[in-house]
Amino acid sequence: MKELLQVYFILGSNNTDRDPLIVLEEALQGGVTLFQFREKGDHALQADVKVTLAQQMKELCHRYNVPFIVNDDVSLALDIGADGVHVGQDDMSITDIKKRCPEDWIVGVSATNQSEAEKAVADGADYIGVGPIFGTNTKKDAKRPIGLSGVKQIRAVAPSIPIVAIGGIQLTDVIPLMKVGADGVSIISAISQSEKPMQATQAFARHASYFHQGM
Ligand SMILES: Cc1ncc(COP(=O)(O)OP(=O)(O)O)c(N)n1
Ligand SMILES: Cc1nc(C(=O)O)sc1CCOP(=O)(O)O
Ligand SMILES: [Mg+2]
Repeated sequence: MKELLQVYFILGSNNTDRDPLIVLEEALQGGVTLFQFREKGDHALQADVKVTLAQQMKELCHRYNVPFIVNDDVSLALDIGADGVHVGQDDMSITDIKKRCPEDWIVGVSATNQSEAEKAVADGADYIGVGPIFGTNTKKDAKRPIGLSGVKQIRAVAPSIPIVAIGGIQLTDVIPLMKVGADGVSIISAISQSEKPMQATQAFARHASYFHQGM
């Protein structure tokens, strides 16, 4: 699981001015290791159009052997045969998800502090998304940034669970984040708004794998 978190790309239709399928394919060509479909915010696609985009993105990910995760919407994930879901503190509980989902599903949960991380471990989450690390314009209801020290504190109480850091992450943050205990980084705008998503992803992948290989 830790290797899969190295470059965890998240995308919805309103994270880019371009065709999201083209942006996703360029990112996959650059070395995304895990992908999350997150269709929310102003003008988010609804109903059949959302389902169609999710299906197309899943097929694209699978062509590149990258697992496809759905944000929040457990029913959609089950309907289209996704590889897992990511839920936050206000979404469906891990216990309820585990009653409905295939055994091999990847189930991730958000954690902003030590007690949320400890609960995620106790509930059997496969990984935690820790953040926001820095300020972000991408999520309107993001909490207060926790910085590198927040990751360090969470790692201290959850020594083994795979951790992916999220929120305002840029290329130069990758190695410092991994030094304090993250196994990878989750990124929206630094890839989706890049003029060259493939090259941006390649750079993230190089930094993350450099650290995994022991510098
Ligand atoms: C990898 C990862 N980590 C955290 C989040 C945030 O989830 P949540 O708190 O439920 O907020 P929304 O994304 O649903 O707005 C995430 N999506 N992915
Ligand atoms: C989806 C999401 N979740 C966050 C959290 O803190 O849980 S921050 C965030 C947005 C990440 O986008 P960007 O890489 O553009 O900052
Ligand atoms: Mg959520």
